[in-house]
Amino acid sequence: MRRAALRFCSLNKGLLIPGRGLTQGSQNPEKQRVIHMHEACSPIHVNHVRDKLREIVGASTNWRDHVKAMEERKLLQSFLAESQKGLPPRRMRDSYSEVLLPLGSQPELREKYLTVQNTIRFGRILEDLDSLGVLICYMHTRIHEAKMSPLSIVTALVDKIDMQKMSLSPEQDIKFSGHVSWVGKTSMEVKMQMFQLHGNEFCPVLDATFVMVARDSENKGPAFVNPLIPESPEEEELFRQGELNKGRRVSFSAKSLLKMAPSAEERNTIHEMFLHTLDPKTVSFQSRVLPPNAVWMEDSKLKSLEVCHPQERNIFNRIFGGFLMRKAYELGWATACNFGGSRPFVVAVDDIMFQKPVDVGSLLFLSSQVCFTQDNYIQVRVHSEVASLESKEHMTTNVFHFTFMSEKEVPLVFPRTYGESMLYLDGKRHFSSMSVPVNLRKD
Ligand SMILES: CCCCCC(=O)SCCNC(=O)CCNC(=O)[C@H](O)C(C)(C)COP(=O)(O)OP(=O)(O)OC[C@H]1O[C@@H](n2cnc3c(N)ncnc32)[C@H](O)[C@@H]1OP(=O)(O)O
Repeated sequence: MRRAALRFCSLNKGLLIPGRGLTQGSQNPEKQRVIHMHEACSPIHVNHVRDKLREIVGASTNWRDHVKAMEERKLLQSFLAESQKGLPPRRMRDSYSEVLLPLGSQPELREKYLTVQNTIRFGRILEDLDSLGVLICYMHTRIHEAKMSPLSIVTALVDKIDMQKMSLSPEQDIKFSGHVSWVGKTSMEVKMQMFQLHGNEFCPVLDATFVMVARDSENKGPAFVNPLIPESPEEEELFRQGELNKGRRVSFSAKSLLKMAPSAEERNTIHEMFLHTLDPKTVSFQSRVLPPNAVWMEDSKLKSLEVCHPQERNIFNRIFGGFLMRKAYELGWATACNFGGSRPFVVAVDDIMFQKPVDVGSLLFLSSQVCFTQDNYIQVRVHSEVASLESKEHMTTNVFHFTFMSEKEVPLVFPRTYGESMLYLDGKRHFSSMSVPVNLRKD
């Protein structure tokens, strides 16, 4: 059997899952860890993930039945726990799941994932990660005696996605794996990895951390999730990391430029940039000129509009987080491409907050701009807001941050207004928080 010979190679982070025959080769994290696949459970085919989710929540297949399906979900309310203590603790291995995207062995899948440069559409990968993240949370919160879950699990945050490879082949199998790595009262952190087949080894190509939130059967209020018990020093470390991540998110958000003035150093940066744009021929704060090899931030903007059709709905009849990410990513990619003048590669995604659900039928307005650049790197921010067909009122639903790497050095981007200066500093903060992709392998 072909699968029996496959191995995971160079795993940076691994989960010890003795019950499922996965072993780590070394205590030394610098040394390669090898997970032997022959004893592991079969991965789920990527096309079955959403079907499985539909089964778990009892979603309607036909849009016209969605009201009835939601009515049925109301009956599950009685299965919800009144406190977290009332729920059995779970281990990391309980939620561990694998998904196979067999691009190599099933060429008919390729079309959906293909870019014109014969690489993989990253937006599609975002969709798959989103669905897997939700499935993993349903594994963690599974009630064995109930067929359907009373929980509505939604994506609250894409904390971080780090790429370890610039472009992926559409002709080799891909595998995703992941598990819950930390839980709060109603939220769960999920760590996922993506691997691509290289020879007969699955090599890591991406690390992702998402935060999912459990809501009640009707997705109207919060719901408790099972506690998580780490079983080994590695798992304790992951759990501790999850706790630190929560603290880091709170502190990042508390220092947000929407709440606090920039630091002295940041103010200095902005003032220096301002001075750089003053026309030396006039003694005026008003006449501004672009320095050489620079672009005004407002000139980097691209916008798009999506009509949110029922096809893109998730099991709770809201628009799929994965769809929103794909659309935002593709606009962000086009913005970086337009700005840098060459093909950009995504190297990091971070801090995508899903602030508000997007209803089916909404108009989704996406607005993307370059907010910071350095050498070959382009930091892009995509802002999304919705308006219903009836009302013209716009509401922000998400802000996306993408870091791209261009094939050649890119121009500097200059803010003209105070608001743009804040976007610049926010982009710089996001760029600095990225773990530098020094290990990116150029194909
Ligand atoms: C396939 C099935 C569906 C697929 C998934 C999707 O497509 S979902 C579609 C895309 N996503 C969405 O539509 C979600 C839209 N956003 C929302 O509905 C809401 O913002 C939310 C439910 C996520 C959070 O709402 P509130 O902040 O009012 O909720 P509440 O204050 O009760 O917090 C609930 C828990 O979430 C945590 N929490 C809230 N926002 C968070 C964030 N940005 N980052 C980390 N954690 C966060 C809180 O700490 C708390 O955890 P603790 O209690 O542990 O302390």
